[in-house]
Amino acid sequence: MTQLQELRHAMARAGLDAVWISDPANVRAVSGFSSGKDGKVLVTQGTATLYTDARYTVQAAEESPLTAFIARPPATLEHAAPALAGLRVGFEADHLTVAALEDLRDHWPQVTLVGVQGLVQSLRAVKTPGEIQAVRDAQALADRVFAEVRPLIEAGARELDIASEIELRLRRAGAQSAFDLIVASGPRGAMPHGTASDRVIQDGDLVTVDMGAQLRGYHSDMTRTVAVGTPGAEMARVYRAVLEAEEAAVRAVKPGVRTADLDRLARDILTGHGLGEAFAHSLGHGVGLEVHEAPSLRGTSDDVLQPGMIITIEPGAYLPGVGGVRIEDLVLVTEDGYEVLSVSPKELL
Ligand SMILES: CSCC[C@H](N)C(=O)N[C@@H](C)C(=O)N[C@@H](C)C(=O)O
Repeated sequence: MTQLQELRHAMARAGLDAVWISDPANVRAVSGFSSGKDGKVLVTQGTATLYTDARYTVQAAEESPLTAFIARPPATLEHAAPALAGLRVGFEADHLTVAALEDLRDHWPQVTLVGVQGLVQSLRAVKTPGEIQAVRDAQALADRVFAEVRPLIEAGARELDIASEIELRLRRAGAQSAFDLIVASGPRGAMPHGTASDRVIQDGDLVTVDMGAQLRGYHSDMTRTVAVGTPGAEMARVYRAVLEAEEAAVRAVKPGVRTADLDRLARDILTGHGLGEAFAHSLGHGVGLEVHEAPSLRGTSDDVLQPGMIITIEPGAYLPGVGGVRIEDLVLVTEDGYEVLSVSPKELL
């Protein structure tokens, strides 16, 4: 079944006659149009229309099998209005601004607008073979770049030097960084999202590098924490504890497992090492057209692993004023277990 067919089933289950898609990643997923932020898609049970403007006439025709209507708002909304009169139309409540919703109300007075959340996102959680290959390629590039840059992570280098080397190499390969690079050394490692600063790396530091490639629209995500020289005994102990939690959680990945249980498994191991409070975020997330997408590996999540999902497993421990460790692998859920897509070494020393 195509993603469009699956979406129509999901619309029917939600009691919707149509859905107005405005989230850029969802626009791309449903239409194939790669400039999702400048497009919208209207899906009914019988039609699917891509709305974008004249900057993208050629690109839309090349990339999308959908009928394109080239115009800017409000002409786009006026075009859609007659076919929608009397229908229940879903809009993406977790994306549409209040002003954009007012526009829909003004131009579609005979439509019943219904806010929906996660309708397309839940379909994106299980990847097609083509999507799996795209993420695989993005991760292979990230692994290659990390191997090239690893020798540069040494005393005297600035975090920014490491980040810019990674970015440059990704760019040269036709990709780009999936997000603001995290390079957090020494005490800055206590910030889970410590983006690269001008701090000079010192002998004995642990350095957390969280990086991803965005290639053909798909992302990868991986974290390694490496030692420069010999780390102190306490941070070496923290590293071993995080690695134990990470490897145990990866080994537990298989279809049917509740993601909340995976989070619990890793958290319990860290708690056993006295680091439960130091694990300040969820165990992981899905990766695809966005760096963070379904499923969520949070303790409160109801998500269940299915073959074809691509997830991160990334426990961490953060000690303010001291430092931090995060180890993150990108993992494909297979029919009978898992495949780790990230291959960069995890030895600390
Ligand atoms: C701003 S994108 C950063 C990507 C990074 N690799 C990452 O996923 N970090 C996690 C600690 C994270 O942000 N987790 C989220 C899902 C959370 O726990 O809320």
